[in-house]
Amino acid sequence: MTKAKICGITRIEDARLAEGLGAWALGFILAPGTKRYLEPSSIRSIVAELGPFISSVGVFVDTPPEQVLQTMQRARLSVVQLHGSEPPEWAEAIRRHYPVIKVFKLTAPANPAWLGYPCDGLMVDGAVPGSGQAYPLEWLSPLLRHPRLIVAGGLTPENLQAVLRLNPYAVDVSSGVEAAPRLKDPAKLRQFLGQLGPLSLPEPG
Ligand SMILES: O=C(O)c1ccccc1N[C@@H]1O[C@H](COP(=O)(O)O)[C@@H](O)[C@H]1O
Repeated sequence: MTKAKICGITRIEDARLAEGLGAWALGFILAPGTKRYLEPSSIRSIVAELGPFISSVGVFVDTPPEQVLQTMQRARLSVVQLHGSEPPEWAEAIRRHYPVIKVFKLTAPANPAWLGYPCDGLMVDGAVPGSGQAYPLEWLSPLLRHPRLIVAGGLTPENLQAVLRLNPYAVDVSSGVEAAPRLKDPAKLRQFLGQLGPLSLPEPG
């Protein structure tokens, strides 16, 4: 069953709602200067309010491994997402401490060589992170055999079903469930997460 990560969380009420609706993971943006950036101390306050079984993901863009590890500790996060052009050696260094999701941005069909990158989860995103930009789903074909493929980029409650037909490990959404940048829309969160998990299964018989 495909899982869901809700990214760009900045408020405790959004985090609680997403967790209550069955999200597998929440993402916190740690790339300074981007519109959903949140200070590690604020992330830590939100994470402290969550249950023990949800993954909390720190999203980094080209941050050197030592700094990633320091920030992860300060923010009390559990998974690292590398969203830039990080070399494989950086991922290997970080993986000694945390599971790593590596993101590749699609401007053309996916490159099968990405399957060899040392990571625990392989994510694909549109060309501009957090912008709601989608791409033709056929571009994912070379990666569909990855056991932990996470599909992001321009997802919304309206187009989610087309992605679920590909049966990825997880989907990841940010702007598609927002009322405005940094603020999640409760109705959109419900529409999105309601399509995943046991509640979305048809009635037996
Ligand atoms: O959301 C951001 O501002 C952001 C900044 C820096 C790196 C990644 C960022 N977001 C990532 O983009 C995906 C897709 O976003 P969307 O659903 O298309 O709006 C999001 O899930 C984050 O992982």
